[in-house]
Order: sequence, then structure tokens, then C-alpha cells
Amino acid sequence: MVTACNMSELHSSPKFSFQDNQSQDDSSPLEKTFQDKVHIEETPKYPFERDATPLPHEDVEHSHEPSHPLPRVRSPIQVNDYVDHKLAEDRYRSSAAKNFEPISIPNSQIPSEDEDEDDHISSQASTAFRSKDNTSSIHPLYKFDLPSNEEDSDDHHQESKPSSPSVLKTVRGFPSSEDLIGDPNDPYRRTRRAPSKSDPREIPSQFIFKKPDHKHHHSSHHHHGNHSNSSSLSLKSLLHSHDKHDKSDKHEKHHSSLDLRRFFKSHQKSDKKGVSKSRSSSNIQDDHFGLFKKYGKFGRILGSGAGGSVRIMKRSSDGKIFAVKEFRSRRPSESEREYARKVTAEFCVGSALHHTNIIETLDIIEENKKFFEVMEYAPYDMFSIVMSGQMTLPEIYCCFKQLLSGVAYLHSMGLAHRDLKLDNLVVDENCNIKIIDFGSAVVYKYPFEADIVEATGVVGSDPYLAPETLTKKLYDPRAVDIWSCAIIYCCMALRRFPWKYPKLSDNSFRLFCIIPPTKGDFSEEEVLKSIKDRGLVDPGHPSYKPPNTQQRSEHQVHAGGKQEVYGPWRLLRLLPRDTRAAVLHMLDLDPVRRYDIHSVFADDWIANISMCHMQNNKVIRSPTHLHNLVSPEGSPYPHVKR
Ligand SMILES: Nc1ncnc2c1ncn2[C@@H]1O[C@H](COP(=O)(O)OP(=O)(O)OP(=O)(O)O)[C@@H](O)[C@H]1O
Repeated sequence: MVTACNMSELHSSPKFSFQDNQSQDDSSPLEKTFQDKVHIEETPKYPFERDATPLPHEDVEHSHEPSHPLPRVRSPIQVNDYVDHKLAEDRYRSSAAKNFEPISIPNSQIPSEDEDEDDHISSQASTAFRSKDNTSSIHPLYKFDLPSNEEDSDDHHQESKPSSPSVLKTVRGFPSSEDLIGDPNDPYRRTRRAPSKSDPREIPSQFIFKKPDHKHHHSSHHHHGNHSNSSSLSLKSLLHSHDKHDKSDKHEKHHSSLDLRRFFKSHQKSDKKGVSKSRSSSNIQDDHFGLFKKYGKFGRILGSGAGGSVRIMKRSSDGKIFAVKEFRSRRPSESEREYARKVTAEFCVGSALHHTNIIETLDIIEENKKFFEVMEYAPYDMFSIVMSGQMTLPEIYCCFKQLLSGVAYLHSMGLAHRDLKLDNLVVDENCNIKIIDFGSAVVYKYPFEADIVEATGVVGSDPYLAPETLTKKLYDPRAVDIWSCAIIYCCMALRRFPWKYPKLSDNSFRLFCIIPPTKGDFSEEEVLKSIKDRGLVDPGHPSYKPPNTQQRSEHQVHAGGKQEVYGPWRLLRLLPRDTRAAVLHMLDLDPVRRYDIHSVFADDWIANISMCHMQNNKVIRSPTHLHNLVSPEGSPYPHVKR
């Protein structure tokens, strides 16, 4: 069966083509030598004054060297529709998150508040904590507690968020939100179109496709860039399946990526013991002659998760290496069409994206009722690099900005990833960070449309989850990506997760949420109640009750008699001072107030990061740092510094 995706609609839209030169230069062939391609930028925009220093950072106050490993986070959480507390609790208990060591700041390392204000807080971040009597200087995070006309109701919160009213500066490299909105009077807008026909008899004959005949069709594939072939699955129909607002088409709604991921999750165990692991690679090659002929022999497994397993393939004709994802098998409960649709959704999204910081998705092949997605291979991975403990600050900043560049491109294309995490970032030989795994991606905006299509479902990985995914039936998936990026940054800088799970029942997260008692007029109980009532965070276990003052003092005694540090400062103080303002705004509990990608790029710290990038097919390396390239365990690629 040929499963081709009609990408022409997306590609032909000038408003959806990314304007950055980088996007054209993403070839980075592995066979080229590094020296041929590398060009060191002569005049850095923002040279660092000091030599790069390994973690722990010199300019991080009271740096807390972690003693526990940062575990990989594999399976995205998928909960149907709205949050089911019991399921979420079970999920939490059984998740890998219980092995994490969230950041816990010893009381002995807590600076006094005067010390905080005088010495440590960056100018922007400090305004969040200095307010005592003046409400205008209270950080937005806490403003909801005040009687205010700006108060949003939950209903309002769930309405479509206007696209980026907070664009602060024109951000070089991607179109502004205004560019993406399109003409509100466009007669072809999704909202103005007639609902699609649900009765099969009303469908014009040219749109009726024959059922695939698998008996006579053992091997087929789809080439990237050749989208005009017979199309049993168009991107249009795929995107339509993500449209939760189209109530007229329940069938389409059923085939969302949410289902895909939830399905993966519930079968993860059997997948792990599945075909690719239990059989020798020679058997697999016998079964997949077409794939083998085109992309060479299977090599070692690079990783496996809920969606399937990823292997290396090496083509003998030119020695080129590919990463090939063998999607999980079809479930007995799924029809072949349903399965094909779910599996190819990831391919369709991936193959529509072309940017230095996004993995290039090259091909999809179906053989023996199995699907193989062929991707560019990136030999290093961010998780191993971070855990090597050798990243320098400029290197971390470069990686973070590259991640943000990929996210900016993705958002400019009307897509959101929803499962951004260290494990979904790989690195090529030219030190380009690449986002992988589009199995949870959703369309948040259609070409030429103004409306934002909100996402639904608890999708993501525990410590990277934005709190609203647990509390809101509908949420803006872009805001979720921004939150996850900030968590990734914290992981890179601290080699720890800030918390296991964004719920008030998680002590680290609860402490992050509450206002420092000495800095405002509100008790901890009031603050927690307010954020809970507004649906900004999940209270967690039903038996949880916010501690009263008495309980807090008991806790203090128990914790050594020292005062607890509350609020975002608890986390921010561990981070380099220049970075705190951006992190604070990216981790705003309120997704409406949270920085969007434009505001992130407008932040002084981010704007001034000297970043390695591609230009006219050449690697432009920042002079401020080298990259530690570490490949996952078992890889023949040695640890190199470039
Ligand atoms: N193009 C690639 N180059 C190198 N390694 C890759 C590539 N794609 C995937 N991998 C490796 O394979 C692992 C699994 O890939 P992927 O995340 O796509 O699978 P998944 O089944 O969707 O996982 P999850 O359950 O986390 O969503 C990754 O964590 C990464 O280590």
C-alpha cells in the first residue's frame, strides 16, 4: 500500500515557509569531514568574557551538585480526554519518575532574603520577589490573587488565545504571529467551509479510494519530496483528524494523534518484547528485502519506546547511515487502515519539516504489514551529553537556543511537538541539535486561519509536563512546548529535574508554586487555593491539604529549623543569573501569561546567545565554546570535543 502524504498545501503556503536561510542548508552529510565544513565565526555577536567552565557553574549561587542520575524518560503520558485523577496517580506511581531525584535545596544553602535581593537576583527576575505593598510590582504569577479586572475566568482561559499579542521585538528568522493569522474574510477558512460529508454515498467518486490489496503488494515506499503519487492519506485529512473542533466528523476525531499515543502507551510492554528485539537481524532482513535493498543492512538498536524501535541502517553503496524507526505492530483491535493512518501521521508531520534543528524524515516503507520510517541519523544524544557532566555554560546556552530555534520553526509551521524532552533531542556531527519524535505533534493552526486549535489530553513525559495538561481539558500546545523547553534547560544546567510531576502533591513543585510568605500579603494556604481554583495546577492526591502555618513551622523544625525558600526563586537561584528572567516567564503557571516563542527570543539573554548554526551548507561555529559530543552507551562513536 502506498501511503503518500500530500504536502503541497503546506509547502505552497508562503506564510508557512520558514524564512531563515538555515532551513535550506540542512544537508550536513555525515561523510563530509568536519574540517571541510566548519567555519569559525570571526566576530561573535556576544563573546563570553571568560573561558568556558564546566558545571557546576561558577556564577551559579549555591550550586547544588546532584548526586543522583537523571533517568531517561520514555513513555509519554496519554490519558483520554480530561484528567482522570486515579489514572494519573497510578501513572505517577508506576512511572519512571519515581526514580528521579528532583532538586532539593538544603536549607543550609539558602541565602537570606536580603542577600537574595542585594546580590543574586537579575534585574528582571528580582521584580518578581521584591513586592511587598505595591501590587503593580507583583509578578504576574501571583497577580491572580488580587482583586483585578484582568482576572480570567476558566472559560476565558479555554478560549482560543489570540496569537502572540506579546511580541516584543521582531524576531529574526521566523514569521511573526500576525503573518500567520491570514485574512479573517478568506472564504476558504476552515470555519467558513461547509462541514465534511459524513454519509459515504455523498462523497464524490474521485475521493473514493480502493481498499489496499496487501496480497499483491508486499513492498511499497514513499519518497520524500514526491508527494503527488497516489495518495491514500493526505496531510489534509491527517490534519483534519486533529481538529477537535469539527464535531461533524466523529470518525476523524477518533483518529487523532492522542489515540495513537495512548495506544502506544498501553501496549508498551509487549512492544518492548516485540519483533525487533526477539528476532535476529538476519531474519528481519529476510522479511524486508525492499527496505534492505534501498537502505542497507540493519545495525544496532538506537532506542525504543512506545512508538516502536529505532535502528541503524547502513547502505553499502555509499556507506551512508540512516536511523530507521520500525513502528510498533498493529493491534488486533485496529483496522489496517486505522493503523496505517496512525503510523503515517508521524511521518507526515516529520516529512513536512525542513530545518537544521529538526531531524530530516526521508522515507516511509511498508513491508509485511510493518511500517519503517527512514530518518537522517544523528550519532549523539542530548541525554548522554548532559549526563557526561562536561557541558560548559556557553555550550548549554547554544544547545538551548538551537532547541528554541527548532521550536520556533515548528510553531511557525502551525505545529506543536508536545513531547519535548532530553530524550527527544539528538545531535549530529556538526553539533546541530535535532528534535525527533513527532508522534505526539498536533496542528494548532491551519494555513490562512486565525483560530488556534487547542489540544487535549495528558500528552508528554512526567517531569517535562506543563501543569495545564493535567488541569485543562483544552490547552494551547505551544505553551506546553515552551514549558518543556524551560525544563530541558533546567535539566541541562542542573542535571536534575526540578520536580517529578507538576502537581501540588509533589513537594518540589508545590514549593515552586507558592509565594514566599514574607513577600506578600497572602498565606500559603490562600495562594495554593487560588492557583488550584483557577485550574492552574493539579492538587494531586485527593487527601492533600495545603499545610497551615502550624504545619509549616513543624516542617521547618523537621527540616532543621531553617526557613524554607518558596516560589520560583527556589529554582531560579540555582541558575545563572542572566537566565532567570527567561526561565521565570517560560515557567509561568498561567499558560496565557507564559512567554510565547517570540517573547523567548526577545529576551536579552536568549537574543545574545552565540549559537552554532548552518549557513549556506557550512557549519558556522561559535567561538565561545566547544561541544562535547557523547553518544549513547554501546555506540562505537567515541566521545569527542568539537
Ligand atoms: N534520527 C535518529 N538518530 C539517532 N537516534 C535516534 C533517531 N531517532 C530516534 N533515535 C533514538 O531512538 C530513541 C527512540 O526514538 P523515538 O523517541 O522516536 O521513539 P518512541 O517510540 O516514539 O519513543 P517515546 O516512547 O519516548 O515516545 C530516541 O530516544 C533516540 O535515542
